[in-house]
Amino acid sequence: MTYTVKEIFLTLQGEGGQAGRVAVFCRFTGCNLWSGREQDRESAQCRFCDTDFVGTDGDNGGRFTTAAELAGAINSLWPSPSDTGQKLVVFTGGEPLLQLDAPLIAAMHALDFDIAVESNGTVLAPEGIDWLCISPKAGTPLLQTGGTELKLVYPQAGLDPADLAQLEFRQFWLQPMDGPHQAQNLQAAISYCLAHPQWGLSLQTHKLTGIP
Ligand SMILES: C[S@@+](CC[C@H](N)C(=O)[O-])C[C@H]1O[C@@H](n2cnc3c(N)ncnc32)[C@H](O)[C@@H]1O
Ligand SMILES: Nc1nc2[nH]cc(C(=O)O)c2c(=O)[nH]1
Ligand code: SF4
Ligand SMILES: [Mg+2]
Repeated sequence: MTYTVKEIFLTLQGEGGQAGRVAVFCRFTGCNLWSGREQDRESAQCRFCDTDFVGTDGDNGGRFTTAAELAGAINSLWPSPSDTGQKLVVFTGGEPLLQLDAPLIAAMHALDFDIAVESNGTVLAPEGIDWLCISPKAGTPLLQTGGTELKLVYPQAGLDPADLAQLEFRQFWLQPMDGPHQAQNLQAAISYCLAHPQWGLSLQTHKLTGIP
């Protein structure tokens, strides 16, 4: 199949339980919860998105007609010498599970990459993902109810962390919602974690440090 990619870049994972790790990010184009157009934001199922996932015009973006071609583009960004450090790719978007498939998973593993995914949980994940981060969105069907980490953007009206705390994840994170109320959201997330120690605080450290 053809993969449509907004951008591919080397950075540090900014969020969740792998924050600080070097990773190649592959951001797929498109999402099932928002068109990505500002005029559609208020009528979208997910209205707080902080990301441009429209088109193929970002760094190293484009259309890739085979898994091998996309895997090669990702691998080319891993720093050489590649014999030091476990290679890591983070598939995100947009919604990466609309495009990530078995051939691409196999191609990345063949190049010795660990595969991490950032997903909204409305699409079932394929086999073979090494680190699955699910970030549920209020009012949408959560189909993927297990994984490595659950990262809840907080607060979201209609989505209480207590209703997610029994799901099959190894780590539970609250990530303050960025936007006009970021400072209040940060304080609310800290307060919730202090009272409910199953939850930890995930800061978007790439925004704090000014890296992509
Ligand atoms: C842009 S999304 C792409 C992956 C997938 N569509 C998802 O929602 O999980 C990447 C991560 O950023 C989070 N995110 C998006 N907008 C945010 C915001 N305004 N504040 C904090 N986190 C946000 C998402 O919840 C998700 O964990
Ligand atoms: N550095 C960095 N870390 C991230 N973790 C999740 C991101 C995403 O947009 O999915 C992201 C991102 O865009 N940049
Ligand atoms: S589901 Fe993810 S990519 Fe889609 S609009 Fe929401 S935060 Fe953005
Ligand atoms: Mg981001």
